[in-house]
Amino acid sequence: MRLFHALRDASRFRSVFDFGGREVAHWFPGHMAKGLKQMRANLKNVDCVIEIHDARIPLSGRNPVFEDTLNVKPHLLILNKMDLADVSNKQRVVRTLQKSGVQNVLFTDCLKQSDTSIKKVVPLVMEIIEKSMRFNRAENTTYCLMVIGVPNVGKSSLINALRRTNLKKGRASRVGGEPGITKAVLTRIQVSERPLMYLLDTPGVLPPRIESVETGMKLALCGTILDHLVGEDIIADYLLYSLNRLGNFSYVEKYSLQEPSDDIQHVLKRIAVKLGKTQRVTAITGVGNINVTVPNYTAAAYDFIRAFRKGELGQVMLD
Ligand SMILES: Nc1nc2c(ncn2[C@@H]2O[C@H](COP(=O)(O)OP(=O)(O)OP(=O)(O)O)[C@@H](O)[C@H]2O)c(=O)[nH]1
Repeated sequence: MRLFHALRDASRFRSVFDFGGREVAHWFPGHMAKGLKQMRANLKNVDCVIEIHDARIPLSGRNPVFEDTLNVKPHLLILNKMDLADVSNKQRVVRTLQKSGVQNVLFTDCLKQSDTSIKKVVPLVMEIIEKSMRFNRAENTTYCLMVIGVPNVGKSSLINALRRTNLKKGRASRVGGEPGITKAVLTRIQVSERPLMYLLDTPGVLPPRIESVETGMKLALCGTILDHLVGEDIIADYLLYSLNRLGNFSYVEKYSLQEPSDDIQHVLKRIAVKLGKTQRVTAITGVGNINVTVPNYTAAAYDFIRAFRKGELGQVMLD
């Protein structure tokens, strides 16, 4: 990162982000009550709940409903997308989670074909279930799991990765329901042969917990809340603020800036020019109309956010 490390703690960057009095109330309009009811109904068949969350925000945005309602079962928290996260301080994250009662944590990358972390899931789940005595289902040698989490954290990818890794099979296919029980309740897919392990085939989508505007912004940055509900412009500004705060100046080289900047308009302008995202507009002046080229700030903001989500701006830890 050239000389920019020297600027890491320079006071030229914002130390707090101005959210401009934004309200988070409408950022997650989902009607989740039905899904939750279904999850609760299915719980009796479940030996272990796998909760999946984004490794870049391990301490914020998880749904508290899990702690209150679903926490009656053995539980594994998978922090996914570790390829995008700065996990150099994994121990801090694990310790903080343990203090809040989350005992079993695993970091994964569901997209990497040969990721060893996915191989650890089934043995770890077995260990967790055995430690908890499997409640009153000790005679049963078939295991059933449920995957839950807020949107877009990789629930479906995890299911597919488990099948790919353990069964050498591709896309998830359904297995038949059991007699006498409605298909909706017991449609399961196999994820392991030995031990025989199934997953309820519909991952439980929970609304995230948006306890503050800052949490909302982190969730938005990670793609958990629809961009347009929050606004691409402010997400891009929060991204710039976060990168500067973390001393991650990879955007400078990527977009050919002279130096790091905390001014989003300036950065977006550079991005627009670099990527050719400019528009010709007609300006009306006192001496006639003239055509001018202006940066397309929205397109630039979108590219900046997309680059971050693809990991092109380096690994980050937002919590
Ligand atoms: N970089 C990276 N991307 C991932 C990983 N796992 C999933 N993704 C991507 O994240 C996006 C969401 O993945 P899904 O598996 O659809 O997530 P989901 O939780 O099932 O999403 P919803 O059904 O919307 O709740 C997709 O673009 C995946 O390719 C990972 O470990 N690393």
